Amino acid sequence: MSARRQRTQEWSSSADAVVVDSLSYTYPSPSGRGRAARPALDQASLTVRAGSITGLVGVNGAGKSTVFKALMGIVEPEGGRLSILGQPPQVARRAGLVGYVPQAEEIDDTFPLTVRDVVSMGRYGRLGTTRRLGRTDRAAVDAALAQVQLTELADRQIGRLSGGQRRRVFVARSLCQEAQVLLLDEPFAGVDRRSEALVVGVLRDLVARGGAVLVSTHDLVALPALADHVVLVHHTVLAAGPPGDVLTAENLARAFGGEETR
Ligand SMILES: Nc1ncnc2c1ncn2[C@@H]1O[C@H](COP(=O)(O)OP(=O)(O)OP(=O)(O)O)[C@@H](O)[C@H]1O
Repeated sequence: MSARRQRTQEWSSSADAVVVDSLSYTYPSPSGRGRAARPALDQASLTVRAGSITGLVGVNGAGKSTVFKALMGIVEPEGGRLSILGQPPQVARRAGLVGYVPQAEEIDDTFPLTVRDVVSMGRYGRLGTTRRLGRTDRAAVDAALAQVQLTELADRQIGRLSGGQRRRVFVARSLCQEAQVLLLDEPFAGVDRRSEALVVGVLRDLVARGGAVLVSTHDLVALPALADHVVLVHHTVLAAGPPGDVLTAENLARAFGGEETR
């Protein structure tokens, strides 16, 4: 597939792209014995529609990252049902249908990889064991780098990038994977407005083609412009729907009024 076609790929699905139904998870206790006193998530349910950006919002420790980790198989849910594009998450992940941009602190930037190396990983699911990129793969990598405006930094080691540039590298990795569903955990934390606008433009382009995006953020001010739907989380889902319906004073007091939980 050419770089040109990659940019214009469309998906026709109109169903719920991601379903999280009654998800519960409690981390191991800090002592290493048993489970923590409080579940990170207790019966949390939400959906992400194809063709839309859904914002996941809540205080530090509300359980947002845990939603992503359950969808990515990093934690094993204790209860509930998850599906991505109508399939069990592990099947969708294996098929390369899901791109994940983890929180900044989970990215190991000491690894001696260049920007191009990391973005190329988005193609690995399509390659044989040699992991040798063909012409189509290289074109997809170039197109993704151009989309996040990192072409000029392609040969730089990721440890020598700013936080915002590093986030864009991981967005590009998901783009060249041609993932239909993007999961982004706080992609805008510590990112300047220009980088943020660039990434939002890329996300808008993806959902305009029928993709689906779940993105966690702390930025309530930017949220109505970013998200078509909002899910307010505090260890469970407090409210979900269009920003105007969800971001009410009452809901925000319930989600943000209490103590931070870590
Ligand atoms: N690896 C871990 N071990 C033990 N407890 C954890 C671990 N990761 C998260 N927790 C706890 O689980 C709860 C939910 O955490 P989670 O990281 O999902 O929240 P979050 O909403 O993503 O927070 P933030 O906005 O700070 O990223 C918190 O109480 C947190 O302390």
